[in-house]
Amino acid sequence: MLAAGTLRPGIVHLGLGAFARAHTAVFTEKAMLATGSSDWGIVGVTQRSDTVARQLEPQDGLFTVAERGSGAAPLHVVSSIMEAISGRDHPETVVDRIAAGATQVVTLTVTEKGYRIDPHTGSLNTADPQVQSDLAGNPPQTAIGQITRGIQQRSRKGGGPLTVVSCDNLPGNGELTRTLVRAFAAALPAAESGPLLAWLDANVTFPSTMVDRMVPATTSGDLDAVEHELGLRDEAAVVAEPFMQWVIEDNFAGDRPAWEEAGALFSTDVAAWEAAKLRLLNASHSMLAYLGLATGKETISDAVGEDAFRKACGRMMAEDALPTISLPAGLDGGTYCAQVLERFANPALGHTTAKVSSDGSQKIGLRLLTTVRASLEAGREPRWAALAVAAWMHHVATTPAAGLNDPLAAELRAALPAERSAASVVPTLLGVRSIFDAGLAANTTFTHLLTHWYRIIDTDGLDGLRKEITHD
Ligand SMILES: NC(=O)c1ccc[n+]([C@@H]2O[C@H](COP(=O)([O-])OP(=O)(O)OC[C@H]3O[C@@H](n4cnc5c(N)ncnc54)[C@H](O)[C@@H]3O)[C@@H](O)[C@H]2O)c1
Ligand SMILES: O=P(O)(O)OC[C@@H](O)[C@@H](O)[C@H](O)[C@H](O)CO
Repeated sequence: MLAAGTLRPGIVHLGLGAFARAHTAVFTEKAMLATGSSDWGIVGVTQRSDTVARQLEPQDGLFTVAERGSGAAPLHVVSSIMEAISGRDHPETVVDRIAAGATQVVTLTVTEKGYRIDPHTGSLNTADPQVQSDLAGNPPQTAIGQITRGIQQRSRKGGGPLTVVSCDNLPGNGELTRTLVRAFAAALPAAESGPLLAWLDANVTFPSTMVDRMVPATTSGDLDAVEHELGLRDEAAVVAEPFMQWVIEDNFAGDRPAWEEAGALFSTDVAAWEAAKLRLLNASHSMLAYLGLATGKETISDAVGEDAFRKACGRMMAEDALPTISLPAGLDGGTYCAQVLERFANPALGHTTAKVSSDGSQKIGLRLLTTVRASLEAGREPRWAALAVAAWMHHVATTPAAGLNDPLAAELRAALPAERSAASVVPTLLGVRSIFDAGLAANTTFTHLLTHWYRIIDTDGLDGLRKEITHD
C-alpha cells in the first residue's frame, strides 16, 4: 500500500464508477509501487450522482477490490485515490483540478452516452441541453465540457501539457475524445475558440486505449461478503474478475505513470485491439444479455451456461465477426474467443444480464452493426450477429416503459407500434436513424434475418431458440 499522505495529484479521473476503481486505480497503484513514485495520486470525479464520492470520503479514498473466480487473488485495498469529488455538485473544482500544475493526465470512464455524440455526424451533439449550458459558460456538467474548460483554464494560466486518456469501450476513443473536445472549443465565441484551439493542438494529446476487465455493479451481498473477509465495512468495495488488460497508444504530451510496470501494453495498434474486443467480447456480452433477458437468465454466467447460447456466441465470433477484423500481432483469434466464453462462465462474478443490457442504443452499433455491415458488404449473411440485434429489438419491445435503461428509451418507446409482432417491430426499429442507417434498414438479407430471429424469440422462446441454433 502507498504511504498515507505522500501522494501528489497527477491524474484527474472523470467517472469514478466500479470499473475505474477495479482497473485504472489498480494499474496506477501498481505502477507507483513498482517505481517508488508518488506523483500519480488520482483525483476521482463522480459524474451524475455523488454516491461514490460520499462513500470514499470517510475512507480516505481507500477501497477494496475483491477478485472473484478461479485464480482470484486475496482481497486488495487500493490506495491510489487521494480525493473524490462530486462533479455534479462541484464542477468548478473539477475544472480547477484539470488546470492544476501537478495534473498531467486526465483519464475517463463516463460510459458511451457520457460523450454526447451526435450519431448523425459522429461529433459533439451541440443540441444537447447540458452541452448548450456548458457552452454558455455555466459550471460545466458534461465530461467534455469539464475537460475543455479545464484545458482553457490551464492555457490561460500558462500551464504545462496534458494528456487525455479515454478508457471507455469506444472505437478510436482517443481520436473521438479529441474530436469532441475540439468541437466544444470551436463552438465557443471566436475570441475564446481561436486561442484555445491553438493551445490545445500544441499541448494536449489523446491516446486511444483498449481496456478489459469485467466489473459488475457491486451488490449489498458483495459488501457483506467483503466485510466478512476484511473485518471492516467498506461501502466503496468493488468485485472483479481476476483478468485485466490495458493496451495504450504511447502518445503522451507530458509525463505519465509507468503503467507498463503494472502490466499495461504500449502499442501502435490499439485500433485493432479495440475492434477485436468490441466485435468479439462486447458483442457476445450484449448477445448473452439480450438472449438471457428474453429467457429468464439473470446473469451472464447463467446465459452462457445455456448450450445453445454459448454456441450462438461462438459462431457469431468465428463466422461473423472474425472475418471482418484484422487481429493485432500477438492475438490468436481462436484462443481469444475461447477465453472470452470461459470468462463469461465465471459463476462467482454475478454480472447481471440487466446491467450488460443497459444503454443498448449506444452499444449495438459499435459492437454488432459494424460486423453486420462488413459481412453484408463482403456478401456474407451475418446470421448470428442478426440474432443478437433481434434479441435487442425484443428487449426494447417487451420491456415495460419504466424499465428500459437507455438514454433513447423515450424515443424508442414512442416509435414502437401498439402491435408487437416481428412484422411490425423490426421495420419500426430499423427506422430509428440514430441507430440504423438507411442502407442497412433497406437491406433485405438483414431484414429477413431479423424477422426470422425475432419471431423465434417472441413466439417459440427458449425451446425454439435451442432447436434453431443447434439444428445446423
Ligand atoms: N464495468 C466493466 O466491466 C467495464 C469494462 C471495460 C470498460 N468499461 C467502461 O467503463 C464505463 C463505466 O463502467 P462502470 O462499470 O464503471 O459503470 P458505473 O455505472 O459503475 O459507473 C459509470 C460512471 O459513468 C458516469 N456516467 C454515467 N452516465 C454519465 C453521463 N451521461 N455523463 C457523464 N458521466 C456519466 C457515472 O457517474 C459513473 O461515474 C463503461 O461504460 C465502459 O465504457 C467498463
Ligand atoms: O461497460 P459497458 O456498459 O460499456 O458494457 C457492458 C459490458 O459489456 C462491459 O463492461 C464488459 O464487461 C467489459 O467491456 C469487459 O472488459
